Amino acid sequence: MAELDPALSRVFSTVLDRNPGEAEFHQAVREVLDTLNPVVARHPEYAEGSIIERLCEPERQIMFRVPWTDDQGNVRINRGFRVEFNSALGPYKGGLRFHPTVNLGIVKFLGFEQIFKNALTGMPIGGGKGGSDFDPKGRSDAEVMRFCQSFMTELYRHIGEYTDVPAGDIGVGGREIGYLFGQYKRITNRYESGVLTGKGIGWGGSLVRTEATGYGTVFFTREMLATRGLSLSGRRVIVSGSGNVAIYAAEKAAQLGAQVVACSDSGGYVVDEAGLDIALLREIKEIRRGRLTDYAAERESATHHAEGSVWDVPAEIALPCATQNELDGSHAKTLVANGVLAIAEGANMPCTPEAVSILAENNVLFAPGKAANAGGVATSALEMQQNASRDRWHFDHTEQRLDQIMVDVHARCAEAAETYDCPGNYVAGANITSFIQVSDAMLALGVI
Ligand SMILES: NC(=O)C1=CN([C@@H]2O[C@H](COP(=O)(O)OP(=O)(O)OC[C@H]3O[C@@H](n4cnc5c(N)ncnc54)[C@H](O)[C@@H]3O)[C@@H](O)[C@H]2O)C=CC1
Ligand SMILES: O=C(O)CCC(=O)C(=O)O
Repeated sequence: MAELDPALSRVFSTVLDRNPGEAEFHQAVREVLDTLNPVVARHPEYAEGSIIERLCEPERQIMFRVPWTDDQGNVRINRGFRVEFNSALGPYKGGLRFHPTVNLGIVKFLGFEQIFKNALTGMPIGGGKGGSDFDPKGRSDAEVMRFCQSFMTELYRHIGEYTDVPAGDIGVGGREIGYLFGQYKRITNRYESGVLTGKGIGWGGSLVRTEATGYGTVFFTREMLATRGLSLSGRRVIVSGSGNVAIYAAEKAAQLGAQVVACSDSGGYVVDEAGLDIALLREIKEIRRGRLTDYAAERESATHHAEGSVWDVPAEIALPCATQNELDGSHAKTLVANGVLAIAEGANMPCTPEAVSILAENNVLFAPGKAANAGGVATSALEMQQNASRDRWHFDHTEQRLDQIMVDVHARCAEAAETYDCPGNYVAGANITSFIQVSDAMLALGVI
């Protein structure tokens, strides 16, 4: 870790004091502050306006009870969250996560990251995140619907097209967004399409939103490789996770000529030397809601591994697309020993700080999540544009917009890294350029 400038150090101490026990939030804040020494040296106005301290304190944190009834008639209670972190650039925007590990600290880390990610997209969106410790895994559709209806019965009063626009994340896909949108419409008696993104194509959704986060991660990887005269073609790629982000990262990498040979879920990983069969993976994960053991059982070229880690599989490109802190220092050492060239975070903060340092020491191209996975939220903003103009764009047009956005995100990160004397450091570049953009807006809007 870098030695922090005294102004940044004071802010970090305050964050630790005010938010005890929120390890992931501390980690996310520290990772940003670690890159800001040269910025506060050049821009004393940010410290003078207490911008950094304000940025670390959410504008609003909402926590609520979510009661619902399971299929056996038992009343269950979960906890719901929405952290509206920063609205200097636009309405709060960010997904909802339904997973048993969700707590306030997790939602704050995700909401904090979202501020900078959303700024990087160049779209007018602020940062927020929400979710619940509800676990949709193993629940019937009827149970998921009742949970979503109860969740929205509280959340609806806090959101709106101009206020706060949630979307999906882990455990929240098209099915959940449908139930949430239905309940919002019912309670408010408004067909307010722009209140949620990730909607179905037939009722206000955007083509490419489903694919966007994974595709965008691969577009960013393509741009990073190009800075060293390399391409994805013929490269061995491994992906962690097998959910929304992982599936479409694998699909786009394969479309660009890579051989995607492994992916994982919470029960282990599969290796498929013939290249992952994306159609089969989608069918098992998206339709049957099955496991990777099913994939291995149905695909002759695949083997399932319940022990070890997907990061043990030799590859030139690794795309962590599951969850936070899933790739640690020892995994990074293994990847380096196996000759990895580039790592792009499809997930939010999947690499530990130690892993990031090891990759930097070994000159591995590294794209932080707030840059690499920004294509998802950017395409959500494209969905909002289509909703606002009552329009519907073709797949190719929307994908081209996404591709250009990712080219621009990459260029902005690379340029800021150059300007602040750390060429090729995408972590610093992403933090610096987005921090400056948000801070300038906050200064312009006054002390609010
Ligand atoms: N869906 C989106 O548009 C975006 C998602 N992300 C991030 O991408 C990551 C994946 O999200 P999605 O693919 O949307 O979720 P998903 O629910 O579709 O898939 C999550 C995948 O991660 C695995 N996973 C989750 N928790 C795990 C754990 N504790 N240990 C091992 N594996 C675990 C699951 O088995 C599953 O394969 C998350 O970090 C999310 O915040 C980032 C930007 C946008
Ligand atoms: O599409 C969105 O609004 C949010 C996506 C998201 O949650 C993320 O970028 O982590």
